[in-house]
Amino acid sequence: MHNEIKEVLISEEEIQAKAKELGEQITRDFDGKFPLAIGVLKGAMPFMNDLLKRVETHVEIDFMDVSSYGGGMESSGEVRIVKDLDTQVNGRDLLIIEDIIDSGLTLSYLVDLFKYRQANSITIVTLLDKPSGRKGNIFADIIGFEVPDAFVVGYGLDFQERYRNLPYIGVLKEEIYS
Ligand SMILES: O=P(O)(O)OC[C@H]1O[C@H](OP(=O)(O)OP(=O)(O)O)[C@H](O)[C@@H]1O
Ligand code: HPA
Ligand SMILES: [Mg+2]
Repeated sequence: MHNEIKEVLISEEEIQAKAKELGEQITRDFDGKFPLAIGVLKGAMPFMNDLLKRVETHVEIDFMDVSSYGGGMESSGEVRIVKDLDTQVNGRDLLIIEDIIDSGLTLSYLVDLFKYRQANSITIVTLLDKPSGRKGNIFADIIGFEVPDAFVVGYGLDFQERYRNLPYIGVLKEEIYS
């Protein structure tokens, strides 16, 4: 699997250090509150796990499974709910946890949905931000790393459902796509 990676963009050590730093920031930002942390499956799973271990205040955890890439490299533009939350969000302070914001369509959809459901506040944390991919006006409040205009895999991010279990973020060799 590792020999299919052309380049490591962000190492395991850099990711772990960033999870600690952002966890400490979230601890400060949500001091005295009881936020609902919402992991956006499947990609956010490893980051959510490492991040929340570094948050030293009470949080409730829930998951939303949405999909718009269908295994490919282009967003279909149509966000599909595969699994909805189990928790009511009205009046709650939400912390949406993402692995990457690319076109921003997934997050725009979720933010609109949670506003409609009358969340008290919405904070977005993403490990990766790819501003070159953006198709609308959506920004994260807390960002781990900015990535260049390349399709990245690893640490939750997949190509055709593979590579999510890499402990780092990398770029695939061209021959894997073709
Ligand atoms: O900003 P966008 O262009 O919407 O892209 C970002 C979203 O796309 C990926 O999820 P995907 O739909 O591939 O589902 P997955 O997490 O199960 O891989 C990723 O995990 C983000 O949720
Ligand atoms: O660069 C990416 N890699 C994997 N999944 C993604 N979903 C949106 N952008 C990406
Ligand atoms: Mg995907």
